[in-house]
Amino acid sequence: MSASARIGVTGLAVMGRNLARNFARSGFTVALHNRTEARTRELVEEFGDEGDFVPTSSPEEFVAALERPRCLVAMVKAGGPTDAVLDRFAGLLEPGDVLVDGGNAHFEDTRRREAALRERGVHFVGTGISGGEEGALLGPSIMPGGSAESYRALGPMLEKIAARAPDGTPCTAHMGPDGAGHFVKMVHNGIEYADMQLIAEAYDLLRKAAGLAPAEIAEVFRGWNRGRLDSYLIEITAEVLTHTDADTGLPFVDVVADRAEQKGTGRWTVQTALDLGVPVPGIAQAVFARSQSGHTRLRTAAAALPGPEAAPSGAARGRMTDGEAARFAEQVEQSLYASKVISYAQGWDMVRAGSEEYGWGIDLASVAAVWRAGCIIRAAFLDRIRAAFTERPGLPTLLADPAFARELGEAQDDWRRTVAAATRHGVPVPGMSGALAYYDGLRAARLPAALTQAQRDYFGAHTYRRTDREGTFHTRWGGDRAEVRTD
Ligand SMILES: NC(=O)C1=CN([C@@H]2O[C@H](COP(=O)(O)OP(=O)(O)OC[C@H]3O[C@@H](n4cnc5c(N)ncnc54)[C@H](OP(=O)(O)O)[C@@H]3O)[C@@H](O)[C@H]2O)C=CC1
Ligand SMILES: O=C(CO)[C@H](O)[C@H](O)COP(=O)(O)O
Repeated sequence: MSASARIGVTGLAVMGRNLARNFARSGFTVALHNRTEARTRELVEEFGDEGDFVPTSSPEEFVAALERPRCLVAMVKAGGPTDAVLDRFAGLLEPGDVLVDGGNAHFEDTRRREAALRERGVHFVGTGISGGEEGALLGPSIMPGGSAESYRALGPMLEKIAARAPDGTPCTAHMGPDGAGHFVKMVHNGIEYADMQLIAEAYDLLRKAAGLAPAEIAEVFRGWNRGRLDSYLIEITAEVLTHTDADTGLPFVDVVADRAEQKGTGRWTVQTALDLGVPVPGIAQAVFARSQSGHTRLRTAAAALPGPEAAPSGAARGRMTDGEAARFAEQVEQSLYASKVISYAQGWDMVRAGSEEYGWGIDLASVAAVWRAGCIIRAAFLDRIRAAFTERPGLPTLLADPAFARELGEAQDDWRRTVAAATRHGVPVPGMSGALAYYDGLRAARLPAALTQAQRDYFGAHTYRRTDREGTFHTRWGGDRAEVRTD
């Protein structure tokens, strides 16, 4: 077979198939490969007229179909399957070739794979790709890592197939070396979890505390989507809430089992945050909320516990009047927006910490820029985050940006009222209340951490620092209670 394809895609399931079509529609000749050949045939039969495809039936044939330097993208199941596929293809590549893993790999795996392939002169590019099935076809947000040299070969193609931000800029950029791309994608997914949890809490409040029906809540979300909460996740929430189950005639949301699943990227974000020492409670609350929802044993055992005024669990308490509901919805909007800003701030702290730890040099403004379109968390306010980090690259936290700080200050009264109302009604809002606690914890002049330190010194002689002078100290708690200096 003569080498005629500019790019190749192996792994032609939901994502790979549409990514291959996107490359072809953008004018690139695309070599195709999939472990199960039927998928390759189906793609060509259904969409062969969309562009130039070179179907192949073995890894050798696939690699032979690629122009040099070869650029191939693997879009296969993360974990073991990715290792198997990369091992298989790496043996067929030559120095200068570019092997892209577009799946949701753990960034530590990507670092390991990149180092191994670098030894052989092959560029390994761990790339985050977000946008789901539709985004892969119409323009995803793409977060490549790997060497700068690999981006020179790959970047122009990625820029062609990526989503476009409202200002026309392609939603892709080189994030940094080795695992930077997959790290950024992991944090994207962590923020996605937090966003979804907050939206779910807003829905739950409007349903159970205000007594609104799903279709009415959809209208509230549509209104929010015309304002500062304008985002893909708010938009699809309204769509989901207006959908009726064909079998039962019930709101679709009422027939879906209330156990949220997860493939693992949110959990990775939290595990990594713990290792890096970055507080990301918004993401952690979202991961735990999913896990709690699926804990049938615990939920069954606790189902009979009394709620406020012994209301039946989950029952709405009657509908608010239209005026009350409208005012309550405004409060919830403030709370949702403020909590969202908090979880995005935590996401950026995480990117900064990862970048510093691994020496990636990730441009924080660029992360916001590539998330403005194509990805699941795309939202109007990402352009403001981009602007904030462009103006002040060293911004210590998004909360220090004057515009966001002002909005949080303006939101806080309604935010507190919302969390109080949730508590009164027995509606769990771990995301919103956790975000408020984070806000109060950061702005507090004094934290009870002082007491924690004293306790640690009491039971374990772990020492403490003082507010009034340098050094580390221990109090002889079991003896004369005199203070001694320990450094
Ligand atoms: N679905 C989504 O919305 C998103 C997915 N991703 C990531 O993109 C990647 C692809 O996702 P998706 O398209 O959903 O597909 P899946 O994660 O379901 O993976 C299916 C693909 O992997 C191949 N595969 C599985 N095991 C092996 C193996 N041992 N050897 C060779 N090939 C194997 C399958 O081949 P075969 O047909 O032979 O079974 C098929 O092509 C994943 O890493 C996922 O995390 C990223 C963003 C969004
Ligand atoms: O990567 C994605 C989007 O960017 C996927 O949608 C994400 O993996 C979904 O994760 P989970 O199944 O854990 O909810």
